Amino acid sequence: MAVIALKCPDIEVAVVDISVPRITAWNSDQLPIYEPGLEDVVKQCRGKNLFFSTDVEKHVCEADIVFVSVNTPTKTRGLGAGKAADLTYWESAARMIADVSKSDKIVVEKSTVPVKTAEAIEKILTHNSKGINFQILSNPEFLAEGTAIEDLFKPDRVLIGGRETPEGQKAIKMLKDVYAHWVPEENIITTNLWSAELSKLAANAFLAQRISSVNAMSALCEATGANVSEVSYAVGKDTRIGSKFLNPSVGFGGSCFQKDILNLVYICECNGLPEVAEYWRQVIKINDYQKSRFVNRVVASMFNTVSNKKIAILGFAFKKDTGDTRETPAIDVCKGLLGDKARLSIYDPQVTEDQIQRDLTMNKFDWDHPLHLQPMSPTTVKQERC
Ligand SMILES: NC(=O)c1ccc[n+]([C@@H]2O[C@H](COP(=O)([O-])OP(=O)(O)OC[C@H]3O[C@@H](n4cnc5c(N)ncnc54)[C@H](O)[C@@H]3O)[C@@H](O)[C@H]2O)c1
Ligand SMILES: O=c1ccn([C@@H]2O[C@H](COP(=O)(O)OP(=O)(O)O[C@H]3O[C@H](CO)[C@@H](O)[C@H](O)[C@H]3O)[C@@H](O)[C@H]2O)c(=O)[nH]1
Repeated sequence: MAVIALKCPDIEVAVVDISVPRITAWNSDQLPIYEPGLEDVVKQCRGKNLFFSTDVEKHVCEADIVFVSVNTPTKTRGLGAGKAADLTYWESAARMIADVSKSDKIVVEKSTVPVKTAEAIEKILTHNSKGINFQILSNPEFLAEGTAIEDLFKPDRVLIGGRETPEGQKAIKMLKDVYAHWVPEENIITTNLWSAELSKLAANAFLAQRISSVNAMSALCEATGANVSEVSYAVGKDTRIGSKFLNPSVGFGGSCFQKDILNLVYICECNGLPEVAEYWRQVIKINDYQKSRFVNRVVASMFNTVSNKKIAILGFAFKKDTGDTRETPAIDVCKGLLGDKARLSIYDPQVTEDQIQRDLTMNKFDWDHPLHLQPMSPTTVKQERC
């Protein structure tokens, strides 16, 4: 939203959130997340055409376009627990929009949602709509953490899905005009709603699949004496395959890949496609295997026990240039080593000690709960204390 404000000075952007500490931080000198280049963008627009507020209802009521980017974590209980997306936050946002709106609005799905979510949202919005016209668009976000600003400035593509009706097409055009301020027209793709919703899940599944493929290959390399970096380089040189996202690792982490693939698996199951579900589930299984394989190798290399041995862990976030620890493989690795009674010294320039302690005592899937919103980086905390 800050990038929209920067690139479209003629548009007023109000970012609203029910979390008071988050909005307070957005309005302060210490932003609630660390992201290279973000501070610069916010400082250029804040107070001019970019505002942060907890007055959700007022700003939604006044808006012509409402982007909904609420969290859609994996369900922890009930039907589909451990796989399906929890749409509680989305549903409550949609009900609030329906309640407070007094004029026609375009409601944009920015969150990653299951395919066909727009149908349910449409029902909520149009039920008791007081004659108000709501157009739902799907405009999934493809930025990666750590390179968010770069990705938003120069997106490979912007995807907009809408209804194939004259009103739907008009709404698509309005959103397209926003992005056209800085994105070349040929990079703005328009589709129907379901294609846009599904493309986001598909893109994440394809990206994660590449990592699991190279990580699976790394196990075979270790068993045979081949070098996985050399294999990955040689394979990626084939232009049909390409070199990106072929870095072997301890396993992928982050708040998106696992959550979105589990969601895809659940959708396949619900559509009576168990073989397809199993195919994608394997991407997660290899990821879990890679993390435990790594712990086993560390333990095996130290005479089969790390009990009382001091081990330094450098880096705890799920990737560099972020303080985000959601689903970081470091949690599984540390828990595995702690299970064998290792003594760990953990350091990450962007993650606080408190956050690391919390992560190592929390249950899986709890990361996305609003109570455990992303921590401030130690740099931020230090600046705050001064
Ligand atoms: N993090 C990423 O890099 C990324 C990239 C692409 C897509 N996504 C998708 O975007 C969505 C959000 O992800 P996130 O990482 O920003 O999640 P997050 O949990 O960090 O942020 C969600 C915010 O929504 C707020 N919220 C919840 N209900 C609300 C309501 N009714 N009204 C107003 N605010 C409300 C929460 O307080 C929270 O601050 C998810 O669907 C995710 O899959 C995230
Ligand atoms: O070759 C690679 C590339 C990445 N990773 C790991 O994969 C994870 C995810 O990295 P990345 O995809 O760069 O970050 P995310 O912020 O999770 O971004 C992904 O998830 C977002 C949320 O849906 C999407 O918007 C992005 O397009 C998609 O890249 C990290 O643990 C990386 O270390 C590897 O192990 N090997």
